[in-house]
Amino acid sequence: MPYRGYVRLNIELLRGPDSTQHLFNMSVEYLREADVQKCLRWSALVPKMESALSQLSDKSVVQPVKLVTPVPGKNGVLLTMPAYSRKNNALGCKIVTSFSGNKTKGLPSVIATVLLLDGDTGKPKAIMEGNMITAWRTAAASVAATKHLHSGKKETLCILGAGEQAKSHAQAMHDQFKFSKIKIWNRTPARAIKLCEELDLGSICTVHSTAQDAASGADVICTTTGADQPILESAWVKDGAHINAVGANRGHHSELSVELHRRGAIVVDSMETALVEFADLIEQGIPLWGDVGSIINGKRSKPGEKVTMFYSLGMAIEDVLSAELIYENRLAENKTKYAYTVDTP
Ligand SMILES: NC(=O)C1=CN([C@@H]2O[C@H](COP(=O)(O)OP(=O)(O)OC[C@H]3O[C@@H](n4cnc5c(N)ncnc54)[C@H](O)[C@@H]3O)[C@@H](O)[C@H]2O)C=CC1
Ligand SMILES: O=C(O)C1=NCCCC1
Repeated sequence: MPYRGYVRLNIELLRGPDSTQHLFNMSVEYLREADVQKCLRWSALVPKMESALSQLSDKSVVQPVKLVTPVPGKNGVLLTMPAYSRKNNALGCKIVTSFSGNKTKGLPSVIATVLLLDGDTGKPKAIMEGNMITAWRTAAASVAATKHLHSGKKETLCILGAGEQAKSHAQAMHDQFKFSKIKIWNRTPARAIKLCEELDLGSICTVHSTAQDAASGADVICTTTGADQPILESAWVKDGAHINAVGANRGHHSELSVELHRRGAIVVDSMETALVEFADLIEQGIPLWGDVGSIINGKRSKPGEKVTMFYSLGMAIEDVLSAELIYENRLAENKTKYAYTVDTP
């Protein structure tokens, strides 16, 4: 009878001196961005994000509002984002920094690390470089929101910004909805041109010199900038359009004009987080419609307003469920790769 087995590769990171090794009897897999990316597929990630948003809405997730540690004088912020899903028994924490001056140093402005833990014991399972996770899970959540909030045409997509989120949003939206036009605007046009080239979608993708030009006529608009002042005005947005507002300048969500906020339905990923992060909007009397998870899980119908806005505040549970998916895919991949057959007499 052939015997089939598999070998799991581990990098032992937490190894103590020999005498105390039993105290550190843990092996943790360290995944670099390239390993992470290999395990990511939009078709698998979008349903995971639908599940994350639905679990947030029905409160089956334990997720404290993210802890924000400003780094004074450096234009930076450190966010600590833990979460636990009862449904998936998935536990973890993302540590992410956002330093707006990093681009001049050749570094990404957002740098993330995700720690995935065993839901039964708290033992670390994997440490993952988290920039791909952040880019992909945010875009997948926007796809999920677009699917549930926008039943209209999905022909013209507008992307404001040309950084990491702009790229993942253009890729995810095109992969899932097959837009026939993608209009990009960025403060620095050269970066928009570069993004267009990287997307490699031929004449579908066009670069625009003003945000107004890029946004006008668009069915879906994704704002993905570090802007701390509005970059999208109500008059540029047609009736029936859907907006995914992703940019967060040091926790302050300010890419959309006040008039736009007043015109449409504001739908969020988490009401608990929104009540903290949107205190200023609420003070101005701008109402929040509720969370997208309540539509995904069938408890509410989508808002009737002509313009819908999904505010992506960034959820730790999205990171944890993505990391769990990557970990499972990785195990399955290793199982196949290292499966061997031993002939027994
Ligand atoms: N909602 C969420 O879950 C997440 C939100 N973010 C936020 O999304 C935004 C983009 O993140 P990344 O793509 O990783 O950053 P990035 O640094 O790669 O790209 C930033 C983009 O914003 C543009 N930009 C910066 N300042 C601007 C201004 N004042 N006016 C107009 N455009 C400006 C830049 O030209 C660039 O295109 C950031 O605000 C970040 O904090 C990032 C990760 C997750
Ligand atoms: O959820 C995240 O991850 C982030 N949210 C806002 C700022 C950068 C990272």
